[in-house]
Amino acid sequence: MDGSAVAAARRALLEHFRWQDGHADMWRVFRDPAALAAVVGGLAAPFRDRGVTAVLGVESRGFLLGAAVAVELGAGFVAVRKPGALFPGPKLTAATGPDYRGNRHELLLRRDSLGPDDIAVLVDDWAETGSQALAVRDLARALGANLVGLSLMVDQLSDATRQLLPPVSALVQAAELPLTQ
Ligand SMILES: O=P(O)(O)OC[C@H]1O[C@H](OP(=O)(O)OP(=O)(O)O)[C@H](O)[C@@H]1O
Repeated sequence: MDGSAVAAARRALLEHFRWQDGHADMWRVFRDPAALAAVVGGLAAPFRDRGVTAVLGVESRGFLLGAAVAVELGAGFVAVRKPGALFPGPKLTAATGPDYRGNRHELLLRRDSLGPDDIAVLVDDWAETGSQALAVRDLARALGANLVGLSLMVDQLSDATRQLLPPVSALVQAAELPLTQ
Protein backbone atom coordinates (compact mmCIF):
# COMPACT_ATOMS: atom_id res chain seq x y z
CA MET A 1 0.00 0.00 0.00
CA ASP A 2 1.14 3.54 -0.74
CA GLY A 3 1.41 4.93 2.79
CA SER A 4 2.34 8.38 1.54
CA ALA A 5 -0.95 8.64 -0.35
CA VAL A 6 -2.88 7.79 2.80
CA ALA A 7 -0.81 10.26 4.85
CA ALA A 8 -1.47 13.04 2.31
CA ALA A 9 -5.18 12.25 2.36
CA ARG A 10 -5.24 12.37 6.16
CA ARG A 11 -3.56 15.77 6.14
CA ALA A 12 -5.99 17.12 3.55
CA LEU A 13 -9.00 15.86 5.46
CA LEU A 14 -7.84 17.16 8.82
CA GLU A 15 -6.94 20.53 7.31
CA HIS A 16 -10.36 21.00 5.68
CA PHE A 17 -12.60 19.41 8.26
CA ARG A 18 -14.93 21.76 10.16
CA TRP A 19 -18.07 21.57 12.22
CA GLN A 20 -20.86 23.67 10.73
CA ASP A 21 -24.26 24.24 12.36
CA GLY A 22 -23.54 21.38 14.73
CA HIS A 23 -22.76 18.89 11.95
CA ALA A 24 -19.60 17.58 10.39
CA ASP A 25 -19.01 19.60 7.23
CA MET A 26 -17.49 17.18 4.73
CA TRP A 27 -18.04 19.41 1.73
CA ARG A 28 -15.02 21.69 2.11
CA VAL A 29 -12.66 18.95 1.06
CA PHE A 30 -14.61 18.47 -2.18
CA ARG A 31 -14.17 22.14 -3.07
CA ASP A 32 -10.38 22.20 -2.89
CA PRO A 33 -8.90 20.50 -5.96
CA ALA A 34 -5.68 19.36 -4.27
CA ALA A 35 -7.48 18.12 -1.17
CA LEU A 36 -10.05 16.25 -3.23
CA ALA A 37 -7.35 14.56 -5.28
CA ALA A 38 -5.45 13.63 -2.13
CA VAL A 39 -8.51 12.16 -0.44
CA VAL A 40 -9.49 10.14 -3.49
CA GLY A 41 -5.93 8.84 -3.82
CA GLY A 42 -5.83 7.95 -0.14
CA LEU A 43 -9.13 6.08 -0.31
CA ALA A 44 -7.92 4.12 -3.33
CA ALA A 45 -4.43 3.35 -2.01
CA PRO A 46 -5.24 0.36 0.25
CA PHE A 47 -7.01 -1.37 -2.63
CA ARG A 48 -4.57 -0.90 -5.49
CA ASP A 49 -3.31 -4.14 -7.01
CA ARG A 50 -6.13 -6.07 -5.34
CA GLY A 51 -7.96 -6.81 -8.57
CA VAL A 52 -10.94 -4.66 -7.63
CA THR A 53 -13.57 -4.74 -10.36
CA ALA A 54 -16.32 -2.72 -8.70
CA VAL A 55 -16.51 0.20 -6.28
CA LEU A 56 -19.83 0.52 -4.47
CA GLY A 57 -21.11 3.85 -3.24
CA VAL A 58 -24.23 4.75 -1.27
CA GLU A 59 -26.18 7.82 -2.31
CA SER A 60 -25.15 10.60 -2.07
CA ARG A 61 -21.58 11.36 -0.98
CA GLY A 62 -20.70 7.73 -1.60
CA PHE A 63 -21.57 8.36 -5.25
CA LEU A 64 -19.10 11.21 -5.54
CA LEU A 65 -16.24 9.50 -3.75
CA GLY A 66 -16.95 6.03 -5.06
CA ALA A 67 -16.93 7.02 -8.71
CA ALA A 68 -13.67 8.92 -8.29
CA VAL A 69 -12.05 5.97 -6.50
CA ALA A 70 -13.34 3.62 -9.20
CA VAL A 71 -11.49 5.66 -11.83
CA GLU A 72 -8.33 5.52 -9.69
CA LEU A 73 -8.59 1.73 -9.41
CA GLY A 74 -9.57 1.11 -13.02
CA ALA A 75 -12.81 -0.40 -11.72
CA GLY A 76 -16.46 0.23 -12.46
CA PHE A 77 -18.85 2.06 -10.16
CA VAL A 78 -21.96 0.47 -8.65
CA ALA A 79 -24.67 2.74 -7.27
CA VAL A 80 -26.49 1.78 -4.09
CA ARG A 81 -29.58 3.94 -4.08
CA LYS A 82 -32.07 5.06 -1.50
CA PRO A 83 -35.79 4.83 -2.32
CA GLY A 84 -37.53 7.50 -4.31
CA ALA A 85 -35.28 7.97 -7.35
CA LEU A 86 -35.65 6.46 -10.79
CA PHE A 87 -33.52 3.31 -10.84
CA PRO A 88 -34.53 1.03 -13.69
CA GLY A 89 -34.26 -2.75 -13.86
CA PRO A 90 -34.67 -5.66 -11.44
CA LYS A 91 -33.32 -4.82 -8.00
CA LEU A 92 -32.46 -6.31 -4.65
CA THR A 93 -33.43 -4.41 -1.53
CA ALA A 94 -32.07 -4.54 2.01
CA ALA A 95 -33.52 -2.84 5.06
CA THR A 96 -31.01 -0.93 7.16
CA GLY A 97 -30.95 -0.78 10.91
CA PRO A 98 -31.34 2.65 12.47
CA ASP A 99 -28.63 4.96 11.13
CA TYR A 100 -26.86 7.77 12.97
CA ARG A 101 -30.08 9.82 12.82
CA GLY A 102 -32.19 6.90 14.06
CA ASN A 103 -33.75 6.45 10.62
CA ARG A 104 -34.35 3.10 8.96
CA HIS A 105 -34.71 2.87 5.23
CA GLU A 106 -34.11 0.54 2.34
CA LEU A 107 -31.09 0.39 0.07
CA LEU A 108 -31.45 -0.78 -3.51
CA LEU A 109 -28.95 -2.50 -5.78
CA ARG A 110 -29.51 -3.50 -9.39
CA ARG A 111 -29.31 -7.26 -9.81
CA ASP A 112 -27.21 -6.91 -12.95
CA SER A 113 -24.63 -4.69 -11.24
CA LEU A 114 -22.55 -7.37 -9.44
CA GLY A 115 -21.83 -11.07 -9.74
CA PRO A 116 -19.60 -13.86 -8.45
CA ASP A 117 -16.63 -12.67 -10.54
CA ASP A 118 -16.58 -9.29 -8.83
CA ILE A 119 -14.10 -8.09 -6.25
CA ALA A 120 -15.79 -5.13 -4.65
CA VAL A 121 -14.98 -2.27 -2.28
CA LEU A 122 -17.46 0.03 -0.53
CA VAL A 123 -16.36 3.68 -0.38
CA ASP A 124 -18.05 6.24 1.85
CA ASP A 125 -17.31 9.47 3.65
CA TRP A 126 -18.29 8.36 7.14
CA ALA A 127 -19.60 5.29 8.93
CA GLU A 128 -21.07 5.57 12.41
CA THR A 129 -23.65 2.91 13.22
CA GLY A 130 -22.60 0.93 10.16
CA SER A 131 -26.27 0.40 9.28
CA GLN A 132 -25.76 1.27 5.64
CA ALA A 133 -22.48 -0.61 5.33
CA LEU A 134 -24.05 -3.75 6.79
CA ALA A 135 -26.93 -3.56 4.33
CA VAL A 136 -24.47 -3.14 1.45
CA ARG A 137 -22.54 -6.16 2.71
CA ASP A 138 -25.74 -8.20 2.57
CA LEU A 139 -26.65 -6.95 -0.91
CA ALA A 140 -23.20 -7.72 -2.32
CA ARG A 141 -23.21 -11.18 -0.75
CA ALA A 142 -26.64 -11.93 -2.14
CA LEU A 143 -25.28 -11.40 -5.65
CA GLY A 144 -22.21 -13.54 -4.95
CA ALA A 145 -19.68 -10.72 -5.11
CA ASN A 146 -16.59 -10.69 -2.91
CA LEU A 147 -16.71 -7.49 -0.83
CA VAL A 148 -13.07 -7.26 0.20
CA GLY A 149 -13.18 -4.07 2.22
CA LEU A 150 -14.50 -0.66 3.11
CA SER A 151 -12.59 2.53 2.44
CA LEU A 152 -13.82 5.45 4.55
CA MET A 153 -12.82 9.02 5.14
CA VAL A 154 -13.96 8.82 8.78
CA ASP A 155 -14.43 5.68 10.88
CA GLN A 156 -16.75 6.04 13.86
CA LEU A 157 -17.73 2.36 13.99
CA SER A 158 -17.84 0.44 17.24
CA ASP A 159 -15.45 -2.49 17.48
CA ALA A 160 -18.44 -4.84 17.61
CA THR A 161 -19.84 -3.52 14.33
CA ARG A 162 -16.43 -3.42 12.66
CA GLN A 163 -16.12 -7.16 13.30
CA LEU A 164 -19.28 -7.78 11.30
CA LEU A 165 -17.88 -6.00 8.26
CA PRO A 166 -15.11 -6.72 5.76
CA PRO A 167 -11.80 -5.07 6.74
CA VAL A 168 -12.19 -1.32 7.20
CA SER A 169 -9.57 1.19 6.02
CA ALA A 170 -10.08 4.78 7.13
CA LEU A 171 -8.21 8.02 6.65
CA VAL A 172 -9.02 9.07 10.21
CA GLN A 173 -10.86 7.81 13.25
CA ALA A 174 -13.66 10.10 14.37
CA ALA A 175 -11.87 10.65 17.69
CA GLU A 176 -9.00 12.32 15.80
CA LEU A 177 -11.24 15.10 14.51
CA PRO A 178 -11.26 18.45 16.30
CA LEU A 179 -13.96 18.54 18.94
CA THR A 180 -14.77 22.23 18.66
CA GLN A 181 -18.06 22.86 16.93
O1 LIG B 1 -23.01 4.36 9.62
P1 LIG B 1 -24.37 4.95 9.39
O2 LIG B 1 -25.04 5.36 10.65
O3 LIG B 1 -25.22 4.03 8.52
O4 LIG B 1 -24.20 6.28 8.57
C1 LIG B 1 -23.34 6.36 7.48
C2 LIG B 1 -23.98 6.94 6.29
O5 LIG B 1 -24.57 8.19 6.57
C3 LIG B 1 -24.03 9.18 5.67
O6 LIG B 1 -24.83 9.32 4.57
P2 LIG B 1 -26.27 9.97 4.61
O7 LIG B 1 -27.29 8.87 4.72
O8 LIG B 1 -26.34 11.04 5.65
O9 LIG B 1 -26.41 10.56 3.15
P3 LIG B 1 -25.56 11.72 2.43
O10 LIG B 1 -24.32 11.08 1.88
O11 LIG B 1 -26.48 12.18 1.36
O12 LIG B 1 -25.27 12.79 3.47
C4 LIG B 1 -22.70 8.62 5.23
O13 LIG B 1 -22.34 9.13 3.97
C5 LIG B 1 -22.95 7.15 5.20
O14 LIG B 1 -23.47 6.73 3.96
